[in-house]
Amino acid sequence: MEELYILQREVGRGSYGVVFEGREKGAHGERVAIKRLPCSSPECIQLYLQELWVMRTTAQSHPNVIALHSCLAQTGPNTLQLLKPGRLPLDLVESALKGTVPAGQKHNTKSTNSNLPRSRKRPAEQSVAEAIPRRCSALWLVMEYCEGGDLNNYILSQPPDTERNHSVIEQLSSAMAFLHGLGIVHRDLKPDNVLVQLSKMGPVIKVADFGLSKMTERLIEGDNTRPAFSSTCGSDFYMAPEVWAGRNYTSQADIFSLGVLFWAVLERITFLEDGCTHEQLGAYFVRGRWLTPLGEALSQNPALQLVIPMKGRRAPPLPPPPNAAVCTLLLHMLASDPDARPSAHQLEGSLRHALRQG
Ligand SMILES: Nc1ncnc2c1ncn2[C@@H]1O[C@H](COP(=O)(O)OP(=O)(O)OP(=O)(O)O)[C@@H](O)[C@H]1O
Repeated sequence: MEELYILQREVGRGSYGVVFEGREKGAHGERVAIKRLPCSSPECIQLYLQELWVMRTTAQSHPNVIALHSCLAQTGPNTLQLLKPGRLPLDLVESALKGTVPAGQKHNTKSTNSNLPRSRKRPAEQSVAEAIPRRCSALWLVMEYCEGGDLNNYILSQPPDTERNHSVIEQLSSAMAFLHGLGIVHRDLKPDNVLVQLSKMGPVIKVADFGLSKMTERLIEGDNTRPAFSSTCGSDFYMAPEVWAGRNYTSQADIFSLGVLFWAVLERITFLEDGCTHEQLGAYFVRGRWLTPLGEALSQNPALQLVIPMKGRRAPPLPPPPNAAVCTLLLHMLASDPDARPSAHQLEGSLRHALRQG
């Protein structure tokens, strides 16, 4: 690590690993975020490999999708090996496929892959061992740094600003069209997974955290036969009705999550999760004193009429309500029927058009 990057400070911790701020070595070394992911169970290894796979696919080719600079495999207490593009640590792939963690994986052992002394290895074995890192105890993902934090922190730490909100949602719709165009379904879109870089021109939005994402065949525009998934995943307030209902769902579940996010950003709608002290962006349905996630409410009653802009219950400062064209588009994105929602590609055009309606 120290040959390539300098670790500077811890930025935060997620459910799986720790994120550090760092810098590339050299006089003009770029600021980077370095995420250390310990490989302690087959389940988490599978998530890391999915994340790595997607980040390698998107590489650095869209301004609103987080860019991966490199990935390193930790093969000893102080040994990191740069993974070549397209290469994965074989033992991690085995772990994810077999559902087991090889003995010794949970510890940073100094042992090599075989009990044989190096000199007794057959040449072919040796070359494979050198080409593919063995006994990988952690993956280190090096990506672009987002000094603005996540979308919750960014939006809620500043006074409402309609122009900025419009820019945020346009960038998100552009990222979604790009990802779905590549056949990537995110499956966990929410403000915590959207990071922000600060530039003189305003915020630059970066869709991140691809641990739950799935790669499918490229989605062809106009072809409604989208690959379907069944495992329930996502975050309560952002999950689509079909995911709540435990039915098969497609990439259109991402459009619903994006609809919740857009509505919350545009109207600055927030909620407090049990046990949390900080507000989070997210739209919901109000039942008496209870807030029900939109997807849950719609899964119970698909005919439920959402009211956009939202009425009452919110404290200032508030941005002005979205225009009628934007409200109609939000209602389409939040339709109970996934096929009634616009595709990511349609959304990009419709949003641009609706925002221009003044
Ligand atoms: N590229 C980045 N630049 C700046 N900060 C980052 C970057 N990536 C992650 N972070 C911050 O590091 C912290 C941990 O992020 P991480 O992605 O590991 O977990 P999370 O998304 O918060 O939680 P979980 O993984 O449980 O969903 C968060 O505060 C996140 O905003």
